[in-house]
Amino acid sequence: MKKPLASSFLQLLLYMRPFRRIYLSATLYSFLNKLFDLMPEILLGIAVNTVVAREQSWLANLGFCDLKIQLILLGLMTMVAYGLESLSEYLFSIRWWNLAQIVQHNFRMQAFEHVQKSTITSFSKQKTGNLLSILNDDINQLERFLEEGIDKIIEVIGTSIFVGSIFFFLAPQIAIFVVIPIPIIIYSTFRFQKKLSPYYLNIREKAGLVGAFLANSLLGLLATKSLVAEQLEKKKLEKASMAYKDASFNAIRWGALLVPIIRFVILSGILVTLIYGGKLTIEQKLDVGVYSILIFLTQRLLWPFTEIADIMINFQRVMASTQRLLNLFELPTENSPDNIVPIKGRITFDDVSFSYHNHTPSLHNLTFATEPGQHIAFVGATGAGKSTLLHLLLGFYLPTSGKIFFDNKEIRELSLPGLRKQLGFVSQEPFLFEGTIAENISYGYVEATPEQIIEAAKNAAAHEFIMRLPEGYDTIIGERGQNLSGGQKQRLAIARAIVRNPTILILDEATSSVDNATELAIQRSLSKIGQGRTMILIAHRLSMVKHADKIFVLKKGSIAEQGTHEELLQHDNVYANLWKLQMGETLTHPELIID
Ligand SMILES: Nc1ncnc2c1ncn2[C@@H]1O[C@H](COP(=O)(O)OP(=O)(O)OP(=O)(O)O)[C@@H](O)[C@H]1O
Repeated sequence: MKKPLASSFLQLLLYMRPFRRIYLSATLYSFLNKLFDLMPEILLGIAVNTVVAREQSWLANLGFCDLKIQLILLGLMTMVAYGLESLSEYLFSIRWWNLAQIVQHNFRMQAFEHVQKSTITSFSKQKTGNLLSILNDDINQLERFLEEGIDKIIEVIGTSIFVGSIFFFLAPQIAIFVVIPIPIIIYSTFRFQKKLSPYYLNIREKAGLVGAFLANSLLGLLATKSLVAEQLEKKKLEKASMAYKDASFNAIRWGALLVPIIRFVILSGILVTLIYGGKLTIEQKLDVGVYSILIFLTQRLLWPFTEIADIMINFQRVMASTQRLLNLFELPTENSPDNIVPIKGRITFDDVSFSYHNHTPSLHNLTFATEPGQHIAFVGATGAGKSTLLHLLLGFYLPTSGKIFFDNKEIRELSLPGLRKQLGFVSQEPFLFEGTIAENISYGYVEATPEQIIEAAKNAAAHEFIMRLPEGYDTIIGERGQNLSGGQKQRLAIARAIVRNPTILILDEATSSVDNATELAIQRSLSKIGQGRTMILIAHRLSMVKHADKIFVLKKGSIAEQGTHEELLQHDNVYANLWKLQMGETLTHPELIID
């Protein structure tokens, strides 16, 4: 969503409101610095006036008639001016730097927190690399702008005001001509920038796409190598990178045109001061000291405007970054009321249907209920909707229609983090974090004691393999657990889910990567851990679910049949045929399980 420049800037100011004392005092010191910065030029003019006019000089008129005293006074004033300029420079610099650090830190934290709280629906529409680029590059742009860019803007504004006032005070007849270029420069710069604005947004978007591609491609490096697709990936990066290069080039081509134009406009102001001011001085209508001040100050007044194009380009870039950041804050977040209600484990699906992003529905009119402590299982072909059902249960997505209840509370009324704290979930592809085995097991449940961690690992049939690792529970498992096998990762994920003693344990194909013996061990532990606890199981291997109190067979998003293992076998329907398939028996109705 595109916002005008001023609105992004205003919103940025609003976000920085808690730090307004810092940015207001930094602005004040920046302005003072620009004022003190002009003093040497004015003192030079006074020096010229002193040596030319001597006893009739301005200083003599102020009562300092002795020439030596006049020179000493000039020296002292110069020292004071430099001292004040240096002091104000120090004061504004530390304030802007301080603000830049605070803002980049706060923005990053707030943006990250917002992304964490955003709904999975809105999050899944974002590309991870693009989010990374916003959280890193765009925030860094803002940091650099506050460190350096903003002072340059103040320099242009401050110098224009101060020098303009001095000009009008000393020589209004020349001031008019020198000031005329300023609105022309500002107007043409703004016109230019308006034109350039979409180009800069385009650059940031293209940079985001490069980031998104890199993140995705590096994550899939193993797949790329195994499929010998390095050249394909290289070509894709080349395309994204070229698009970024072209976007930058387009902006630079137009942006670079502005500086030469501005220089010509500035030249006219300098020429007027030089020639017209010189004529007035020769005709003795202008003091030679004033003429000197004007010559020096014309440069000081107009020269910063050659940088205005760069400043505006930088400003434009930073506002594009700010806009991307602010757009991130508009991602809808999960509704999270504060009421953390303890649940007993009763789950009710009341006529629930769901479709992802308005696609064809993945679940149709599901109605079922479990009692606390019951173990229920969902089986069905790939794509039948089993994982989707769990995603709804975890509140990752809300039903398109119908209602889900935990005990008697509808999921929309519950605090989702509060609910999830009571659920132990093991996903199909468990994600492990950089750190030790123990840290991974207690992840999100820091209060876990070492004994609880070991107990959970034992119940997940993970203790033996952990003890065989060089550092045991302190072994670092590498990024995303890359030092572990698939089955080891699954067992750690099960330990992580059970260590927190969840009211409801949800296992989505949690043993798909372990061998039969380990599965048996896990199954035995689960029947022990599962006592008095609601358990939801999803498994393709029916041996994992046959002890469940109730098995639901999903077919194309609907419940095709339900019952216990024994009941379902008697029906000779989908389940019975799946069972026969897995037992190596002859299928009576293959058409039921093969689409
Ligand atoms: N994020 C998503 N966006 C759009 N469609 C999705 C998404 N996730 C799943 N689907 C679709 O929803 C349907 C059900 O998928 P789901 O992952 O729930 O099946 P499943 O029964 O768990 O399959 P499997 O046994 O292979 O894990 C499928 O048609 C799938 O293409």
